[in-house]
Amino acid sequence: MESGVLTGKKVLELGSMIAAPFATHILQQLGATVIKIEPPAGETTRKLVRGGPSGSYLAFNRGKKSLCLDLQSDQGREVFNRLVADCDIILHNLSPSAARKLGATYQDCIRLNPDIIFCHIKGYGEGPLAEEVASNPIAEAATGVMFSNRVDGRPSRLGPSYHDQFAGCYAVIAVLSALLSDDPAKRNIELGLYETGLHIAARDLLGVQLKSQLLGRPETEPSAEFSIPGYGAYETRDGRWVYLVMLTDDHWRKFCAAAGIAPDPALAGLRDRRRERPRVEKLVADAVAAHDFEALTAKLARHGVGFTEILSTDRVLDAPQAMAGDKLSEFGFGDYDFTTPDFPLPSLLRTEGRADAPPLLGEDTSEILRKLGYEEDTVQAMIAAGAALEANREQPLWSRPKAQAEKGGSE
Ligand SMILES: CC(C)(COP(=O)(O)OP(=O)(O)OC[C@H]1O[C@@H](n2cnc3c(N)ncnc32)[C@H](O)[C@@H]1OP(=O)(O)O)[C@@H](O)C(=O)NCCC(=O)NCCSC(=O)C(=O)O
Repeated sequence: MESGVLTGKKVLELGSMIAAPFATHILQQLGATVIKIEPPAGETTRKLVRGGPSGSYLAFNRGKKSLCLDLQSDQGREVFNRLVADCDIILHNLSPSAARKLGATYQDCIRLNPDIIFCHIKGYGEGPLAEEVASNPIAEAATGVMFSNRVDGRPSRLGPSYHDQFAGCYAVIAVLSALLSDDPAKRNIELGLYETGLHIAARDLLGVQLKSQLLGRPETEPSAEFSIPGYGAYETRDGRWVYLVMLTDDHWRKFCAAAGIAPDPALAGLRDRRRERPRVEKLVADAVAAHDFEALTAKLARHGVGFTEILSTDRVLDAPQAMAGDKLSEFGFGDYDFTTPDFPLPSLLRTEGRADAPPLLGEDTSEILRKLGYEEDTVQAMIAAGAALEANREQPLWSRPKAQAEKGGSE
């Protein structure tokens, strides 16, 4: 038996990149069956690393079924309409113009299925930009985050696509709300990356209002939490980096005791340490640099100081804390094996198929078409006409680095 609160729910995804695929990934982890409808060329993240799937594809498409369908063909559209009529939830992040062109607007979908939960993650919600496309860094740039995050003076994106992923989480909250509600209006969900970014930025947007009123100028320095002296990255003598929990006066006192810094009443309070920021930063940096990593962290642990080593991504999953409990799944894709973090609430995770791999492009095309009631010769005719595509299992997934390719082996 499958477990998970969404077991039995059928979800259609027309997703690209992260926002919609991440939302349906969470729905899948909660037990739903997700059919990912992809254009003939495949979803964008299938081709981002040496012509093949990227980490985004591998991480957020596990356990989904792939139906490769040309929605710009009449036959493809007919299949899509049947699926819409038969599913519980449709979720996509097409541009508004593509949604209209492909018959994937709310009006299109409720005509076919009056009970459907419809969720469209767009660049922008209601407003003058509602028709525009957008991406994660656009949402960062338009909501203040990027202006504050500078690398060598140049506004820079954060790195991970947090805004896409937050939008995916908000979409899941909206879908679950719709499932809990009898109100049909709750089944028409439209969410913008921009509006997602606005909500995430609320802390900084209120912080600047507070300081403008308090100080009489629009202070745009990092917020109070981020400007706490000693709350940063410091390098040990043997070239490793630590980050300390340094939020309160008690944290400071414990750190000083651990690192051998003599207590100084002039630095006891946060306001004192802020005033003396350069001195505090030097004290902390020197104390950390005077220790090898293992010696320092043993002392920090003994004195109850919160800290972590700042890890490169290739080391993260080796940590005992990551490996403890039920947090990771393993799967194979192509010739490679992967370990991936799961949705972080094990009690809500589906059990059956939890470690399923992501699908090849069109891996489930024929099976889905047959289940929809198409006869075998119709299925083959659709494939021959290019309205639907099946997986090509012979085609290598990635073009390999020359040295590896010369050693031989296939995907
Ligand atoms: C992601 C986008 C910027 C991508 O823009 P576009 O490349 O212009 O995508 P579109 O959605 O318009 O789709 C591109 C074309 O594919 C066509 N299309 C799509 N699916 C199909 C299928 N199954 N069959 C046939 N054709 C298809 C669609 O009609 C369009 O063709 P034509 O109609 O012929 O043009 C936009 O979709 C968007 O703003 N989405 C909402 C916000 C979002 O999620 N952004 C995340 C970006 S990634 C990101 O933030 C990050 O990684 O960082």
